[in-house]
Amino acid sequence: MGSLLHRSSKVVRSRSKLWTLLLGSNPGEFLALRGLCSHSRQSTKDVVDLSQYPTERIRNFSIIAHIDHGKSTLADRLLELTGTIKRGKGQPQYLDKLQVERERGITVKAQTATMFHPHVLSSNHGTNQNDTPSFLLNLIDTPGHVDFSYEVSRSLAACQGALLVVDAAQGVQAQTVANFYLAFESNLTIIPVINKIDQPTADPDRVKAQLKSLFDLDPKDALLTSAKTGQGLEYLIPAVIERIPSPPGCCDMPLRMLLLDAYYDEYKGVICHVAVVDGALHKGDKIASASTGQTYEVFDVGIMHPELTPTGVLFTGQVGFVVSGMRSTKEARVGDTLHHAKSTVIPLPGFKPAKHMVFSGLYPADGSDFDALNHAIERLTCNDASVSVTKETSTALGIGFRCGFLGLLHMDVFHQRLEQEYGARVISTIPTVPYIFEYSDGSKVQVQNPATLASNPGKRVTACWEPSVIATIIIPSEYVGPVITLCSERRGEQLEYSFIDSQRAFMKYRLPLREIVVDFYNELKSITSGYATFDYEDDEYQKSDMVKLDILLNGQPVDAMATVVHNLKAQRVGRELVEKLKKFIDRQMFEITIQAAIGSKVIARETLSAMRKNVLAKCYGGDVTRKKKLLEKQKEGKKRMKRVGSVDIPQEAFHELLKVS
Ligand SMILES: Nc1nc2c(ncn2[C@@H]2O[C@H](COP(=O)(O)OP(=O)(O)OP(=O)(O)O)[C@@H](O)[C@H]2O)c(=O)[nH]1
Repeated sequence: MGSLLHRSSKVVRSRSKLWTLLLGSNPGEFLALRGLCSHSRQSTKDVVDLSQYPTERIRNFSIIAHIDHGKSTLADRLLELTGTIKRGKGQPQYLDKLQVERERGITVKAQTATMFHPHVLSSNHGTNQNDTPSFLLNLIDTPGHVDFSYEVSRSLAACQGALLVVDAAQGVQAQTVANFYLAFESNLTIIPVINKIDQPTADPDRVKAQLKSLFDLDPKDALLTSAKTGQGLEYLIPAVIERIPSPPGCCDMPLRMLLLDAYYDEYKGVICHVAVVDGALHKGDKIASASTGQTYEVFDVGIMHPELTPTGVLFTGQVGFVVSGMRSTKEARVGDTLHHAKSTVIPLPGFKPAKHMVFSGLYPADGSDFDALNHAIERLTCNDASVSVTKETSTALGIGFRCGFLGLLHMDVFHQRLEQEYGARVISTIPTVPYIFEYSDGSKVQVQNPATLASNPGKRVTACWEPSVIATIIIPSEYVGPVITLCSERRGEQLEYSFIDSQRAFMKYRLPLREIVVDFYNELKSITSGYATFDYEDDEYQKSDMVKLDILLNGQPVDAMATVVHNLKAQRVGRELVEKLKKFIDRQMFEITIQAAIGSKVIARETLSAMRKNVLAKCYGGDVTRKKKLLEKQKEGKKRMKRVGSVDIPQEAFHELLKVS
């Protein structure tokens, strides 16, 4: 498995939220800091003097893991262990804050916590020390999903070490592999943590062997923990302090800060979370963004405890917040370098603008709700600048928005938050990926909305390129056959196939992004009884034979249902789409033809015969109230319909189409 170590893993996309908490374990500091929390105007300089923490006494580390292996729970336990939070049983995780995170049990945002911990370095044991020095530890809890791997990479750039958490029963999974390489390529010291050892099926020795064979990690270095029972947790912080190097920055150099995240606060405006790499930042300084050149005045600077706690200064190696005059989080680009406006610095490496991999049209379920949806999207993007939003008009759905997302989960979470936090009722169109089409006149365009593909009269499509990914799949050996079948159905090209141990196989595939956007993960899970784990990273665009597939109702194309598919799959997809639509569209007073077509060629067709009876015909005898009631009911039903030409399409039809691949 040595070859894995040389794998070039490209760090891709994403940005999200990062909340910093400042928490203490040194009793004096902690109590003082608690006081500060309730009297936030009091200067922290009186309480915690950040200048007491030179880089030698700072450790910046992340926790990385496959989804559900316990990193947020472990982070919580560290906060408790250091006396930072006190919490009763059954309470939600401290670091997972969004409703969607709690419901789905996933971390969407990364968050950091600064802790203080007394410790005597083993190299200093035996020397004459009067008191135990306190260390400042910045812990970053990163999201566990592939969509946010850019954020993970930026978090890791602010760290010198990482706890690689692996479930003692499940062992190494796809994201463990991906996260290991992110950390490995960032030259981080990796501390393997085998968690959940309390489970009856835990097999730490097997996991140790996997860590050795896959990543060449020494089994002796692994810590065994249970974030649930607390077993083994006492060794974590000493290991962090002893094994992870201090941040390398230089306090005499001009200021360079890595922008880790930003969020919008109603009262303070944009709040950036930063890691100071070199130099120091003071309140009142003028700073500039290396990526945009924009300058800002620092109105406030400090740490979080857990709310904003001003300190007036941040030194090299420290993590904190900055309030400057940024008007929107769009100005705060994750991975950007902030520096003093007057100095010229070399920007920190690794910055990438957000890359949108999945696009979908969002329309109000009821046309009259456009303003409400507009408002909800505006509010939500205030705190998630990584979503791109442009207005678009569909003949079928009216005025709506084309939104670009970092990935599928990101899109899902955005939809869910629109509904949960803003009560928006939304129709979304089939998600699409950004294709590049070449026309007969030699021009190339990126197509984010399949419907726009037709708007080039006189031009012929001569070539198409589609984005692809390199997928890592880990499965129990008995599922290898079905997974290979699934991947080839999805136009995958096998790149690697080996065994991690006697029970589990590791596969690497190049797959078109389009093929995993639509229901791939669900299908993978279902054919492997939930055991498969999957992760992917961006790969190059690949030339491909893609065509636009139109859906026509009574001969009229429904722009919101247009999709781009591979030529070889067009027939099957077209058939499935028309069959689904036939099932979901109610019979109406006239016959409806449902067709799938490529250009002028119809490739699938269904007919929905006309309904004979009118509901009102049942209301004989002039019962006005009954008639009225029925009409009201019909009207209410109509609200949930979209009228295309003369055909009413229920919302569910749009939802169902999302699942056809
Ligand atoms: N038995 C047992 N369960 C644990 C342990 N640690 C965490 N869990 C449980 O495992 C589940 C997942 O834990 P999380 O901490 O949310 O996992 P995570 O890795 O942060 O997940 P994401 O935020 O989705 O990346 C939760 O139900 C935890 O209560 C442990 O040591 N033993």
